[in-house]
Amino acid sequence: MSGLEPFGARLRRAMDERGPLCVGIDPHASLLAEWGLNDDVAGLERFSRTVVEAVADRVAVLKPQSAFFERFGSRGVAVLEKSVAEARAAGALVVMDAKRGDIGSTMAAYAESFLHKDAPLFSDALTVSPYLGYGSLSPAVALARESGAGLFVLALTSNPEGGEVQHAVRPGGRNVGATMLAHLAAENAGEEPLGSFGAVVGATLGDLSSYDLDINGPLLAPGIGAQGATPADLPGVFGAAVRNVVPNVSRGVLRHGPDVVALRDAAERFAEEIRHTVTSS
Ligand SMILES: O=C(O)c1cc(=O)[nH]c(=O)n1[C@@H]1O[C@H](COP(=O)(O)O)[C@@H](O)[C@H]1O
Repeated sequence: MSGLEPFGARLRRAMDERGPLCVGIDPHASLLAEWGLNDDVAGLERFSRTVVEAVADRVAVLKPQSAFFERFGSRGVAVLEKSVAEARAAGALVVMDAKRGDIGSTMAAYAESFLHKDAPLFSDALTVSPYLGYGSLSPAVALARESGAGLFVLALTSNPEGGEVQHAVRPGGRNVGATMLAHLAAENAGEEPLGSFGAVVGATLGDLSSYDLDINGPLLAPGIGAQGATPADLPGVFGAAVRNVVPNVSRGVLRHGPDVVALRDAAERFAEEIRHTVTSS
């Protein structure tokens, strides 16, 4: 199978050209209501199409949250397929936020669903959970390499509950989150200009200088906006690794809809703040 250029290289170029902002497509029922849309498939489709129209030709990454589409069954998933195709056609990279994770043989099927180049839901990258053991992700790593896709592996998540798993200390003294970062650094070793295997590290977590964030791969940083972090927090959280950070904003942008111009302006304000803090750090 001849794949695309590796995700890390495509992402680095998109970040250089468009800035690193990732806008989430999270059609919460409450947002559909705020936008004056019904909580049904037509409302979902209108919401998703509007976000794509507003920002897919200008931000580096769009991240649809699969859960909000799956809520509507097969017709919701059909909307998701269409949104992925439209976003990619407009030049955005799509990170499918489905947070899959299972035993290896089942993980292989999840990988086929999102990372095989002919899959209806093929995405440039997929969020995955390593909490069945990092090695359980091997089939997804292998298929991503073949397709030129990437993964974002949950390492240190933005939610306050994540610590009970991720801060657990392993024999030898390294905690679980740091162990995931070390696996990713090994995965990305020698890749230029950037590896394709990223970590999810919340922007809400405060000073992370005790972690080695230098994984030669992207760091997807959710938590800006609705969860309380701001672009100004990024250098303090990520230190020198800030240049590899892909900050995600979902509700912080989406609450400005349904007006396309207002959505676009909101994304541009976040993008500008991020550009400013990253380049001046
Ligand atoms: O993988 C993610 O994207 C993710 C990881 C994490 O640690 N925290 C987190 O909030 N997310 C996702 O990022 C988005 C954050 O949305 P907002 O809080 O509305 O900006 C949601 O789609 C979450 O599912």
